[in-house]
Amino acid sequence: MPSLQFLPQPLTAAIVGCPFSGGQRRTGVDQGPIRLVEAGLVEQLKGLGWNVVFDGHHQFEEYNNLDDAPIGIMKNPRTVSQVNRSVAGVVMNHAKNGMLPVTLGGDHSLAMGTISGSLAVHPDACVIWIDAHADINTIETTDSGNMHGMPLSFLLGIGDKIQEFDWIKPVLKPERLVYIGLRDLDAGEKRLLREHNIKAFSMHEVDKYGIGKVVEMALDYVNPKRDLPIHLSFDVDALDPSVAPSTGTPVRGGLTFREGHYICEAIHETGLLVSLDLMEVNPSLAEAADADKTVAVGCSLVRAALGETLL
Ligand SMILES: NC(=[NH2+])NCCC[C@H](N)C(=O)O
Ligand SMILES: [Mn+2]
Ligand SMILES: [Mn+2]
Repeated sequence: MPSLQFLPQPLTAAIVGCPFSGGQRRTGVDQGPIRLVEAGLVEQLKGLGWNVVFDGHHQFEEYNNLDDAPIGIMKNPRTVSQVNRSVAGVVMNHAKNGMLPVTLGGDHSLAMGTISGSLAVHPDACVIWIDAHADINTIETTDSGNMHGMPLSFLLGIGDKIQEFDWIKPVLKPERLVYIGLRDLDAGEKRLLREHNIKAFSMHEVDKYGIGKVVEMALDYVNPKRDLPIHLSFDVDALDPSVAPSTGTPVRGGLTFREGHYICEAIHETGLLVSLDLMEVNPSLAEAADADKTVAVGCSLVRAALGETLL
């Protein structure tokens, strides 16, 4: 079994299944975690030598009937806030107990919760965000009002403060965040990345340097001494739609199957991973075969991040 520096042996992963879709408008992304678990993810991780704790998907029922008028143009803000507050608590407890939380989305607004929870226990952790999108819109910059495009602004403390989200502390410093895979940013997001000096490796850099060099440069930036814990947030839409077709906001020109897996393998090799998100698998958006393919690639990314090797 690989050794992970920040986690006690025997290594234990806690699966946090989050069937939540309120951060965007397409139904079905709530089925992502259910399908990933049905595909055998728990057994697969056990097969890699992990102890795995999974006691069912979270239900979030108590937040279904909130009176939830838009704030600005943000949709479902109170539901997104309360669901994430509860996810933050769950992730924090798992991390406190020395486990590696693996959060299965669900839409990417869930990173408000996972990163809040993870950084409450590992305050100096860096965040590696793999995505076609920057997910850093604020209430001022969002065009869609979909909160899955906004989690990082809350975690960074950027933008107007919104009382409904005041439980979220600005736990993430811009210099502890790095992106890989970007290719579809809103104009306001490009401005925010520049203003806050946030490091990003878009698909242009992946093409230019190759994925090996890009991951090395990304780690050199957020984790130069290779001594800080890592939270990896992987949006499956970072992959090319030919590899992961069943997702809500696909963008052509994405990471290949191997590039996506290489990122996960390389981060595993650092021994610094403390928590992982796999988000935006939406099995209802494609032909059955394409949905199966997306679920399978989701499982294999998680396995790669948790130590599966090719040899
Ligand atoms: N997690 C995602 N898939 N985010 C897509 C966000 C797309 C767009 N930038 C928006 O804010 O609506
Ligand atoms: Mn995305
Ligand atoms: Mn995303």
